[in-house]
Amino acid sequence: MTPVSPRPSTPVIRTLDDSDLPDWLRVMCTGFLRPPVVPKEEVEIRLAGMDLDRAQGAFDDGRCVATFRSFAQRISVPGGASVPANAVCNVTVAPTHRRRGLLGTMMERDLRAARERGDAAATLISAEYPIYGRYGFGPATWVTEWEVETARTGLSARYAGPECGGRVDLVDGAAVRELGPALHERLRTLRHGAVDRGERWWRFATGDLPRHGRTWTEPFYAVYRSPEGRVDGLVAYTADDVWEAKRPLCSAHVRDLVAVSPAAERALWHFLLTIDWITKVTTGLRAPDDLLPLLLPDPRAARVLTHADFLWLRPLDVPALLAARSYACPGSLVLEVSDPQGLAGGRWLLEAGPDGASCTPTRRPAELVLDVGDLGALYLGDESVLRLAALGRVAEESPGAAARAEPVLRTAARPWCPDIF
Ligand SMILES: CC(=O)SCCNC(=O)CCNC(=O)[C@H](O)C(C)(C)COP(=O)(O)OP(=O)(O)OC[C@H]1O[C@@H](n2cnc3c(N)ncnc32)[C@H](O)[C@@H]1OP(=O)(O)O
Repeated sequence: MTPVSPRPSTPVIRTLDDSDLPDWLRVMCTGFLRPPVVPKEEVEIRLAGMDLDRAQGAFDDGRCVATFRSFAQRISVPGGASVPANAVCNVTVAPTHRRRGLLGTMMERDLRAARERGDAAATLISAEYPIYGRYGFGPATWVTEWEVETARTGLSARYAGPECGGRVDLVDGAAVRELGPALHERLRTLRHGAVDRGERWWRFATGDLPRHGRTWTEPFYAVYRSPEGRVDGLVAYTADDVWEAKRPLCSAHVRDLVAVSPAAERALWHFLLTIDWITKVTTGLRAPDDLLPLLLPDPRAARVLTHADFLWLRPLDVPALLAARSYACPGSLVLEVSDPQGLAGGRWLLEAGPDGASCTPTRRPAELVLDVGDLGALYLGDESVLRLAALGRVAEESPGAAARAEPVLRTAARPWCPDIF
């Protein structure tokens, strides 16, 4: 064992080299309450997917006591474009070293580097709501999970094929790795808030790479092909095998359902909800405006299990972000963004239209004044300016500015990020 100094010392924060990884992963697993002994094979797998220059650790007496990592990501924005983002993950501080400012220091360093690199925003999935607002992040997407009682839906097993057109086929993991990436990229041009999935994502999702501390259960996979033969949908689900008094009481759990047309969505949900023996289907984390409940003759068959904030977004380059998205209603707005961390503040003129937008520094008087985190919540069109103004979080410097901004910034479909990272 490394000798330990009897007095508390100030941990040193630095980036990693290969040899730090076993210790670093032990602390991360401890923070996430997973088994802290990480097999060598897992260390190798992690190492192959990590940019060590973007991984930080805090070391006290040579032992790792905190972890933090970021990686390059692309996030889709309203209108179908994508912007470069700094995705933050693996944030843990050992229970022995909490509330001494370690997270704050690592976050500060990482956000500055991302700003210098030219990332438009930082993103993360927040473990707990109160952690990240102080660093300029705002909740930008929400998710809903339903549990559907199949006997109540009013769907009949017979109508799936002919009614939807196209066909549903069972496939294996190798087919998912082949067909999934292009399908998911099509989803990202249709749904804002979706982050890119690299090759490793698909390998983990199909059991081709193991995940430490989790037992792998091979899911069932099915794809939907349109009448023209295009793969427009994909679902991965598991099922349990529960019986009571000779009656099946089995549940299916959706791990991933990607569909790029309403027909594909309808066909895949119909397929899942009419599988023999399955009495309940849990949907996984969907967009809050998912079609699912309204696809059912009886929408009350779908009960909400979870409704919560999901992806948090921290603007780093306001003009690049605002110019990258589209706006359903034309309008011009002068926004003053305050940023206590000094990364993205300023006064900007947004001139927005359905075909594009410009966002430039201006000396015109501000119409709306807001904090950078609230801009993060508004950016993907999910939060309401009027709501934030009512809460006193957006200040109206020009009468009626919040009402004018509302139809400009909101989007008809809600953003959705299906992925945890
Ligand atoms: C993107 C992701 O990876 S999400 C995963 C986040 N990790 C976890 O939830 C694992 C368990 N928790 C932890 O490891 C730690 O408690 C962390 C990482 C959340 C916080 O680390 P710390 O080093 O204790 O944070 P730090 O000391 O820098 O705190 C900064 C401020 O945030 C506050 N804060 C930190 N964590 C929390 C929390 N969970 N709830 C409320 N406030 C919090 C602190 O009170 C402090 O406030 P102050 O500046 O007003 O005093």
